[in-house]
Amino acid sequence: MTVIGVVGAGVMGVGVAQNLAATGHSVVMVDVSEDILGNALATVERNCRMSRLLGGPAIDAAEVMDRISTSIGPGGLTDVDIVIESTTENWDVKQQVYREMDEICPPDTVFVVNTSAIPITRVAGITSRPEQVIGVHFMNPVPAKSAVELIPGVHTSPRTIARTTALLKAMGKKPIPVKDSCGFVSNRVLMLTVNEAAFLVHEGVADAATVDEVFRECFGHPMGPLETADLIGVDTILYSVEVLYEHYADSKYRPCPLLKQMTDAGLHGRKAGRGFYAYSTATARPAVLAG
Ligand SMILES: NC(=O)c1ccc[n+]([C@@H]2O[C@H](COP(=O)([O-])OP(=O)(O)OC[C@H]3O[C@@H](n4cnc5c(N)ncnc54)[C@H](O)[C@@H]3O)[C@@H](O)[C@H]2O)c1
Repeated sequence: MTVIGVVGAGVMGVGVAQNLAATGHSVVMVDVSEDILGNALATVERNCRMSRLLGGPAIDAAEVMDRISTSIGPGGLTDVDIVIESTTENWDVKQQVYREMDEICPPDTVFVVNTSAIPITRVAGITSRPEQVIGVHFMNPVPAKSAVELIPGVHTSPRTIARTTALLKAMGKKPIPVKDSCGFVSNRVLMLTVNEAAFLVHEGVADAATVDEVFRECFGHPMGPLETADLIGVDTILYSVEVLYEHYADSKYRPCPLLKQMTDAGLHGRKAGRGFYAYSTATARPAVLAG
């Protein structure tokens, strides 16, 4: 039976694990603590139970939960066919994780890198299996989004592309192939927009609600850039902009100081209950905090 490892049980790992289990796959979810894994399981279960209410398909929560096991650390990855890695957007963290996975996973295991910006070839280069490393930029929330960016690295083999494409299709995703480049297509554009939106608030040009209102009301976007930042994670936005800034050595990616301050303050967006807006399960619309 195909077993998929999901390493990192945060915003993206939870969505990936839920999507995989809901489409019949056995999943081993890995993170660094029992608390994080417990919260992740509780979130998957709650999302499954709420799915119908939120306009999604009816999901049998018990069946989904039966397909997900957990492991503190990479010890549970000894028998996985594919790993979808979704750890923090930080090169030191990812390097350590790939070294451990390379040691413990079977030689045939494919490593799928879920990153906002880090080049796939850079990740592949620290493993002993660069031909089995491929990027998939999942969109958030994973179960609700129908397409992903598929990013082969310089050495990725046709077999790895075929195995990954088959898994994505089984998950209900349309892969859109793009070349390997820091930030890929989506985040070369999106991260600049969100960073610049944060500068508007930082400089006092407009508050967060006004910035978002302009994008929703004038452009017809379903969400403004700062609501999007809270959904993605303000810390993840900062780390991604830092990756772009370092990679391209281009000042157009200089990170907004407000993103740094909010990250230091733990105002990480929805997952923390506060970001540019405050969230409570009781209120449908968030209250403005930053700006
Ligand atoms: N949030 C988004 O909307 C989004 C969208 C696409 C891609 N991404 C990318 O996906 C990845 C994960 O993002 P996220 O938003 O889920 O981040 P997150 O901060 O919500 O979760 C990251 C998880 O990784 C875990 N982790 C850290 N070190 C680990 C280790 N050594 N072993 C196992 N787990 C470890 C953390 O404990 C945490 O649970 C990042 O690379 C990010 O850039 C995020």
